[in-house]
Amino acid sequence: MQQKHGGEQSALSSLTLHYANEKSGSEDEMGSYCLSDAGLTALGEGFTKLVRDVSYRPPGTQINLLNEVNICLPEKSFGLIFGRSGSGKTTLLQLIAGLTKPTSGSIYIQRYDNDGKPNQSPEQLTPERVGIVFQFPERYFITDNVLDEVTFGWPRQRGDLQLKELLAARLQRAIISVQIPNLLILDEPLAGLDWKARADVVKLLKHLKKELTLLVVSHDLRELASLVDHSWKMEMGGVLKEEPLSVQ
Ligand SMILES: Nc1ncnc2c1ncn2[C@@H]1O[C@H](COP(=O)(O)OP(=O)(O)OP(=O)(O)O)[C@@H](O)[C@H]1O
Repeated sequence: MQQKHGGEQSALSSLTLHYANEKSGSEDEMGSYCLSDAGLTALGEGFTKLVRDVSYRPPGTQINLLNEVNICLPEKSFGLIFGRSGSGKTTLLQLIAGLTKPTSGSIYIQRYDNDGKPNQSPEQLTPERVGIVFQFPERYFITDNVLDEVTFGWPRQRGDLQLKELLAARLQRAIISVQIPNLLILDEPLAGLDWKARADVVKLLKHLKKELTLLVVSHDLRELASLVDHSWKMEMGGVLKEEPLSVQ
C-alpha cells in the first residue's frame, strides 16, 4: 500500500483536509506537505485545506468527543479512518458533512498556488459539496429506491397535474444541485454485506475514486487496503493520528 508523506503527517496533533486539483499530480511529485502544528502549510498548486483544528463537544456535556482534529487529503484520493467503536469516527464524518457544527476549528476549502500561498479567500464547505452514505441507511430511508424516496411526500391522489409538474421541476433543480459533490463520505460501506456485495462495493469505490475524493470510515481494512492513499487511526478520546495500514 502506498502511504504518501506519512512521516510529516504523523507528527500532526490536529487534523486538516487538503485537496489537490487534477492537474497538480500526486503530492509526492509536487513535494507538498502540511505542518499544521505550526499553522503552516506548504502545498502544491491547487491543494485545498478543508478542516482545521476541529474539536467537538455535544451541547450539555463536559467532555470533547473530538480534540483538535486535522486531515490532509488530496483531491481524488481515498482516505480511510479506522479505530475502536465509540472513538468518534462517525461524529467527525457528521461534522465534515455539515450535519453538526464544530465547537471550535473550521471546515472550509482553501486553494493554494505553487508557492504554497492561498490563491483566494477560503470557501465554505457547504453540505451541497459533500455526499454522505450513512452507516445504517435503513434508519434514514423509508422506501426501496431513490425515485420513491424523493417523491414520498407527493400528493397520492390522481390529477393535480400542475402541482406535480411544479414539484418535478423543483426536484430536478435539487438533484442537479447535489449531483457532483467534491467529497463523498462513507460510514462503514461494507458492514452487513455478503461477500459478493462487498466485492461489488469495493469495485464501485475504485471507480468513484477517479471522479471524487473519498473519505471512508471502516473496520474492513484488508478489503479496502488496495484503494487507500491516506489512513488515520481515531484514538479513544477523539484524537486522530495518521497511521499507515499494516495489512498483509
Ligand atoms: N450528541 C452526543 N452526546 C453525547 N455523546 C455522544 C453524542 N454523539 C455521540 N456520542 C458518543 O460519542 C462517542 C463517539 O461516537 P461515534 O458514533 O462518533 O463513534 P464511532 O467511532 O463512529 O463508533 P462506531 O465504530 O461504533 O460507529 C460514543 O461514545 C457516543 O455514544
